[in-house]
Amino acid sequence: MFCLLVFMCFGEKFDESKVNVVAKVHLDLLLHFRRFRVLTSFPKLGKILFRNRWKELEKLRSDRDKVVIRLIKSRIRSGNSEPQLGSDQIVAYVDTLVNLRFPEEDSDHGNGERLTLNEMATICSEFLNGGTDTTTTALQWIMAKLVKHPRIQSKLYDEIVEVVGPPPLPLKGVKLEMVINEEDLQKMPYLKAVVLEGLRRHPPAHFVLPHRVMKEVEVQGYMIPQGATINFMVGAMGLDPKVWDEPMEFKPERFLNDGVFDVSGSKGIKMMPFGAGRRICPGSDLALLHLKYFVANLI
Ligand code: HEM
Repeated sequence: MFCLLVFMCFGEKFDESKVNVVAKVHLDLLLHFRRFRVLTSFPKLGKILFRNRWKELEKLRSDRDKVVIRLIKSRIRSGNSEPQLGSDQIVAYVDTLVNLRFPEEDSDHGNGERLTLNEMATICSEFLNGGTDTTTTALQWIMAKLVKHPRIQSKLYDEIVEVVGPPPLPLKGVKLEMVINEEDLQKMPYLKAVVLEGLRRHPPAHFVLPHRVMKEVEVQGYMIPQGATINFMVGAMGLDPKVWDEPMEFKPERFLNDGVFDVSGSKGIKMMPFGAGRRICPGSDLALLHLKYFVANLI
């Protein structure tokens, strides 16, 4: 998954050793994340009290930025980040950042100003971090559920075979090359239902990112003051018996009876594995595509 996201981010297929370098600098930061959280509580005092921890964080960030900025510069030098009209060249995520200009109404930046290399590095890292663990955790849960429920697995297998035909018989010394592609996935409603049921029953994120209340608001008799930090019980929402029939059961069929289920929550929120509203996960469509692709090919 990380290899795939690195490819989407920088538009190039790197060899394993290069991908491992990118993975290492990200993992180093993620593994120490909890220890650095205290630095955000009292930033000014923390800089004095936790001097060594600050230095450690700065070192890890600068190591990560060096690696990512090198890749960004190499993409810019190759000329491939320039938009080329009429060409079928891959547009990498970083190309969209390189070509981004701040609009006039942005008060923090000059009109037409570009992102700095450090800003681009942070946004690329957010893309790599946001899309790896979440999708692989969901994939592992869905595959575990399919192992536990052979009836559902067979039903899914039958749907796949109906769309792409049976897999070729294994022959000694011949590599099986069958791959289910993106267009085929659109013709598999049960596959989508299996993925949605996996996200309902086991959302990879049990909470969203912390949100800040912009205006004082009353919710069911509770006054939430402006500036408060709030969060949502994503994990519990998908298991609410008032909303879901037999919530602990893994039943993909519930998503077939519901017409087209809107996972963004714009028509009402029954679950929110990707959050909801303005801060909803920007990678939700990509995540659903990756999950359907990997589940179908593994089955
Ligand atoms: C099954 C897979 C995924 C799940 C369950 C998931 C879930 C979430 C959730 C719950 C949030 C917080 C939303 C909020 O605060 O309201 C979020 C934010 C985010 N996600 Fe995902 N995500 C997934 C895949 C991805 C992918 C594939 C990408 C990109 C490649 C991605 C990029 C991001 C980013 C950049 C944010 C931060 C958005 C912001 O700060 O406003 N996610 N995701």
